[in-house]
Amino acid sequence: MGRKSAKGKERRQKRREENAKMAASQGKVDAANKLDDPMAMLEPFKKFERNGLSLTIECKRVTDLDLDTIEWAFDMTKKNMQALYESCDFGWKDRDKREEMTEDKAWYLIVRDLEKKPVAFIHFRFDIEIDVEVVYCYEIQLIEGVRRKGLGKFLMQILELMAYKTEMKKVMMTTFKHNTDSVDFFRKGLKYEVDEISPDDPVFDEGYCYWILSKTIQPKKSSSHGASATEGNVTNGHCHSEGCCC
Ligand SMILES: CC(=O)SCCNC(=O)CCNC(=O)[C@H](O)C(C)(C)COP(=O)(O)OP(=O)(O)OC[C@H]1O[C@@H](n2cnc3c(N)ncnc32)[C@H](O)[C@@H]1OP(=O)(O)O
Repeated sequence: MGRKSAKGKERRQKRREENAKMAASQGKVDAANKLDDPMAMLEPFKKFERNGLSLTIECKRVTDLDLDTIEWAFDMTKKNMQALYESCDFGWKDRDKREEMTEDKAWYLIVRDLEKKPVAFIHFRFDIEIDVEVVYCYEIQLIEGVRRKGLGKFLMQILELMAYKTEMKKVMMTTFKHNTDSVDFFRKGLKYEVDEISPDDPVFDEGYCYWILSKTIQPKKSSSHGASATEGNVTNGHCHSEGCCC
């Protein structure tokens, strides 16, 4: 009996700890989602002036984006991705993608040229992924004319910095294995690794057409600042955070 009740106590204690951990993770995600502008902490990253490009970057909730920009983002995603979706069992449905891109939880980085025309975007979310608080990159899409000039890497650096500032543990994304540009970009260019939750079947490797990739974000030395932290570890579009890809 004595032993039995000791075990029960241990289990209750473990459950309490797990619940407390989950509540802390959810608290961080909620705090991040309440920010007015997650890029307010990253002023130097609001401009990209390199390799002949002169661009501005803003961060908005999908609910604050104008309909033209949402439609542009959907059209470009469809143009770039439909064939890739259709060449595996995912398939492509306009309605599903539109719904995913406009769910209230969606945040966007929108990149515009000097005439204010959009040229690239990231759709991301602050979320819990199997008990872990993460920044999940749902979509990164650039028009052809601005590719291979370091812009994609710069935008992912912004996500990594936002993850660091809001105390998310990872930046994650899903990519098709047959999207070689994307695989080379994330795995070779940015050193993302296959995440432990990526479905894996060593016997039938061809069974899954996608990977879930991630990069762990090293936590702040002191974690008492919360999502509103504004400490100055960013200068001239470069950050000095340990976990970032800069
Ligand atoms: C989660 C998802 O959204 S998956 C879908 C990803 N999106 C797409 O496939 C849409 C179409 N493609 C694109 O929008 C862009 O090509 C992206 C986002 C994949 C890459 O963005 P870019 O700005 O072109 O990449 P960037 O110039 O920052 O490249 C950084 C590094 O990644 C690697 N890389 C990027 N693109 C490629 C490529 N096509 N082939 C090989 N390596 C590449 C290189 O190492 C590169 O460094 P280098 O140019 O010094 O050699």
